[in-house]
Amino acid sequence: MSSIRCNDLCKTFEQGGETIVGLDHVSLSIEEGEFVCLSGPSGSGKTTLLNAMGGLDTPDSGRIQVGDAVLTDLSRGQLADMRLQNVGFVFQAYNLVPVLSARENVEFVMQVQGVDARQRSQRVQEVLAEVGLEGLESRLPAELSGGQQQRVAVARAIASKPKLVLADEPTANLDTRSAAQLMGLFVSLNQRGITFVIATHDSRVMGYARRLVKLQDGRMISDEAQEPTAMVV
Ligand SMILES: Nc1ncnc2c1ncn2[C@@H]1O[C@H](COP(=O)(O)OP(=O)(O)OP(=O)(O)O)[C@@H](O)[C@H]1O
Repeated sequence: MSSIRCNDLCKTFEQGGETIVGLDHVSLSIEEGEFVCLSGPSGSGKTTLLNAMGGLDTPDSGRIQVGDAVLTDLSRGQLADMRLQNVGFVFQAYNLVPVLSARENVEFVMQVQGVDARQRSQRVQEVLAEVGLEGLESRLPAELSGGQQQRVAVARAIASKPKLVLADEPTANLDTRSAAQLMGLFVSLNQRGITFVIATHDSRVMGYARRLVKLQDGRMISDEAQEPTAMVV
């Protein structure tokens, strides 16, 4: 379940008596296994589209289907379940719990997902090793570099083996080396079948994408396949 079908999505926000356009008749299909970047200037609608695809927010009109689930037909509770089981989110700000270790940050989410204790501890170990954090499991977020914290966030996002990862400006707080390492991790996870959709205005990130979708003022202004230009380190 990871193909995404967005049909004619519209979304506006009211702020201070003004109507702001978030999405303006956006239609987009993403197939399972793709590696897509949503790009565009600040305020162009990248986050709004990503949040709609992940069921974090609902459009005013239009239809979104992720796999077999028509998100626009689901209740809030059903959307929360769908997110928890099927979608991994990675955000700019890592969003780790500061008083929990790397291990506990990942385990906490798996507990909410209903994974039993024995499976949890095995999977946590496995997934932290997968993102290159072996030996750092007991560290608190403040004892890790930005790049390492973001990798904990990736471990948390992929712990439940989602088929789809949505990332919003994942490299915004990372130096060039950590950004490249993170993108290398994304590429290797993508090669193992996880679909990636990444909202970014970071050209370092766009170089890894096989498809670049550009937004402006809430509208999709281009959608092009490309050969990745960035090297995986
Ligand atoms: N909750 C909100 N309330 C009011 N306006 C909002 C809200 N969320 C988004 N907007 C507006 O909708 C438009 C699209 O915002 P969005 O965050 O999707 O853009 P973006 O391309 O992700 O920008 P950035 O690169 O700065 O994150 C912007 O004009 C933004 O100010």
